[in-house]
Amino acid sequence: MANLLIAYYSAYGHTYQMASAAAEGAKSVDGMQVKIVKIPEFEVAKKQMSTQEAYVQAQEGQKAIPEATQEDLRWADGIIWGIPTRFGLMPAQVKQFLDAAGGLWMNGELEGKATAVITSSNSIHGGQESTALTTFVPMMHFGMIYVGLPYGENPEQNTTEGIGGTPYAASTVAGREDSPEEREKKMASRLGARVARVSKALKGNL
Ligand SMILES: Cc1cc2nc3c(=O)[nH]c(=O)nc-3n(C[C@H](O)[C@H](O)[C@H](O)COP(=O)(O)O)c2cc1C
Repeated sequence: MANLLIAYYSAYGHTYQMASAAAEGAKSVDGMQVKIVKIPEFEVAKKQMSTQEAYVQAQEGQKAIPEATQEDLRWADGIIWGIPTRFGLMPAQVKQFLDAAGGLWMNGELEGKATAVITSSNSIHGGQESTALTTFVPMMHFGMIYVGLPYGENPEQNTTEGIGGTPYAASTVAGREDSPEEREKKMASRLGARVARVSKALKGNL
């Protein structure tokens, strides 16, 4: 038995849908307990965005998802982060949540746990890879084992079409009207299953 946490932030719902697809994939692995949680929104952002219908609707759709806590990170044997791109990097909301986990870092409590990233950007070249690769940095500080999205399991990413999917993260191009589309969700689901398998294999062995 192993525990997989999917912790995401999603202003407009795309990352949430990808995180949900990853949860489905993870649940397909025997003996996994899977929990999906949202990284808390800033009060100031709630106020600023309250006039944006797309934001308000997307938040309504995530109302039932519990907010992520430090205790969730302790509980997890593996963690998938859902992180939309902001200026090619993670949003401040996610950075703040990671900063607040400084105590866990200091005590080495995340060391040896599997981790992976799901991301989303409006445009194809808007920063999917840079968001994943820069998130790799704090994951190394935490001592986590970064899990990628190999081509062998994800032939969909070997394409010249404007869809997500990189070796570093499952992803969606949110600027497309049909985002996330089936191939993107399939890749997120496979990443969920892969991190679940790695979490199980690592548990108690590092
Ligand atoms: C402040 C801000 C900065 C953004 N920066 C980028 C960017 O650098 N590249 C890009 O393609 N999209 C950018 N976007 C678009 C977001 O990546 C997009 O809204 C997000 O992926 C949608 O995911 P969500 O529905 O889960 O919030 C930005 C959006 C905001 C609000």
